[in-house]
Amino acid sequence: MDKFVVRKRKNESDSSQNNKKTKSQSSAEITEQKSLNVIFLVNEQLEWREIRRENLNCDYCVLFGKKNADRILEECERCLSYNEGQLAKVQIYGKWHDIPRKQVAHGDEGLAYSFSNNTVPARPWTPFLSAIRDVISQKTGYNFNFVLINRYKDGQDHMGEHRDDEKDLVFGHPIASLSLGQSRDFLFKHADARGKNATRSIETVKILLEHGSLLMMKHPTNVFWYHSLPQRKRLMNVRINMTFRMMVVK
Ligand SMILES: O=C(O)CCC(=O)C(=O)O
Ligand SMILES: [Fe+2]
Repeated sequence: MDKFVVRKRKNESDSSQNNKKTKSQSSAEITEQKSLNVIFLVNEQLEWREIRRENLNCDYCVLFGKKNADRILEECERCLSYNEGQLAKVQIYGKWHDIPRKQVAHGDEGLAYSFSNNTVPARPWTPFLSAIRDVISQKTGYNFNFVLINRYKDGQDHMGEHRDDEKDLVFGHPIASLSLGQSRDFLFKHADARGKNATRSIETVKILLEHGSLLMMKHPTNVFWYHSLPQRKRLMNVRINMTFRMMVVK
């Protein structure tokens, strides 16, 4: 089941390039998920970087050091499966397209996720996913009842500009975004500064999402800013992203 043991252990180093501050952790927590023999070593003193702009409110840290992030990524590749067929399509201007990545959702019973005229039902939590969710809840103080998982096989796979502002999301609740594998740029564009009809000039915010990192997207970011994961054609490695969310229970 979801039982885990938390012990103190010597810290491991991590490979953050994004954080300007140096790491000074002396210890870390181990969360041992016994049934799957997966061990999560979480950096104990997380170095949160605050990313603030007009109505943009995000916090970033490296949650899992490299060894543990590698292990979690391996476990994802071993045990996750993704939606296929109609559940892997989006409708754009009336035409159905395959999404340019793989996707699956897990969550509490009865929850589903709607986007671009598609509704993706949540599969049940697995012990592995609920252990990750619980570590993130412990570290952030927020609960989540749903996770959307996106797998980008390489730099060709991407996600277009959007806001996570669906009605099924509990308004104001943060979204916790865990990244594993290939580091990728993540862009925020202010709604008033997008495309031809831009009414203001506001600089795009670019964040490198590293292996093992956690980005907390907090209110009101998703009201005012669009985000995307653009193509980076020269990147060859897999990236998996999990966005932990709180959905409205009907
Ligand atoms: O892969 C990412 O970092 C983006 C994920 C995202 O924006 C989403 O799932 O809504
Ligand atoms: Fe999103």
